[in-house]
Amino acid sequence: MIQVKNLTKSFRIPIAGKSRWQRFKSYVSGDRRVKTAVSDISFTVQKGEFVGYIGPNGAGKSTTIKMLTGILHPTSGEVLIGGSSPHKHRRQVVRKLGVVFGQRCQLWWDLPVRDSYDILAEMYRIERSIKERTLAELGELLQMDEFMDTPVRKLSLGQRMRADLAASLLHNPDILFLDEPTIGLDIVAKKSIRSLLKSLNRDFGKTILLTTHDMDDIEQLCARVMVINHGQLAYDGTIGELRDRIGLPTVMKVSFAGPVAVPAEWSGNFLIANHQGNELTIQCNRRSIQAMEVLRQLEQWGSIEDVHMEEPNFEEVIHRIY
Ligand SMILES: Nc1ncnc2c1ncn2[C@@H]1O[C@H](COP(=O)(O)OP(=O)(O)OP(=O)(O)O)[C@@H](O)[C@H]1O
Repeated sequence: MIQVKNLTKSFRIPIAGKSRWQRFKSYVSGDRRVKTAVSDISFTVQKGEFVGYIGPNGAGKSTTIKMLTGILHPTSGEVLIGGSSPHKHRRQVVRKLGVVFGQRCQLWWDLPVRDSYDILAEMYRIERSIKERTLAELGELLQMDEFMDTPVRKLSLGQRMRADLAASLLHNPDILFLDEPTIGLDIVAKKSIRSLLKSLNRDFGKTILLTTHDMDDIEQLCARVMVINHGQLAYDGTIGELRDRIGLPTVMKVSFAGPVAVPAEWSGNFLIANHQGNELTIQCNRRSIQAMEVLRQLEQWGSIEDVHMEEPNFEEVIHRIY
């Protein structure tokens, strides 16, 4: 559905001198240096996937999305959306895509929400009856009835994001590119946007590529994650595999029915991080030992009453690869 092959984008930017005079001279002389924002990236996204595209500030995420949507031309490499190039067949591809840039509203600021949809429907040449039906469905799904006649500038951020999502869905695209759709939202609004995105993927079969700095978005929504760093693809796989690869320890808090007979000098392949009363805190790396093996060992030291497992914090895992 989305095929990206050896995609590269370089910008020619003025050489940044130390003084204002140097910068001015470089600006007028046309001296430039090459900044490679995206470097030789390849990946494929299948129909119905929900993929997180993450990386630190300036890593090249937005530049990639702009190339996928045909806004920017690649310096080299190829993008195919449903077999067509967004650069050579822009109109054809645009009909398959819905795009939300969380930091930029695509609706008309002073117009009531409904009027923006009328304009967009004209632009996409959507028949009146189909537009009305789609809007009724989206209104219900995104709970927009209460603000359909309110000017966009008067909407709360959460309402604005829902209205923006509806705008990206009006022409019923198969693919959604979402760049920071939960940015700046409070916890309640974030939760509501996440459950909408989940439903769009699961119930309506939309293929979604999501860019975000919120690791909870990624953990709760994306089966697959791609990490971009300094313009290069640093990881492409599941969150579980990523955790395993980084190798941060899983923490197990184990309560015993009575005293625990821990050997005086324990040097097995898990660590006893804390021993207090009838409780042990264990750190183990699941690449080298399975949780069941740890428990079998612990059973020899006392009668286990309760076990609580904590997987490594995903935010921390990500920091390790950045
Ligand atoms: N039009 C442009 N001209 C020159 N350099 C650019 C341009 N657009 C992006 N860049 C540079 O390319 C690099 C990647 O930028 P990009 O916006 O893709 O990063 P990002 O991962 O989306 O970052 P963020 O998370 O901060 O939005 C940055 O160093 C940026 O300064």
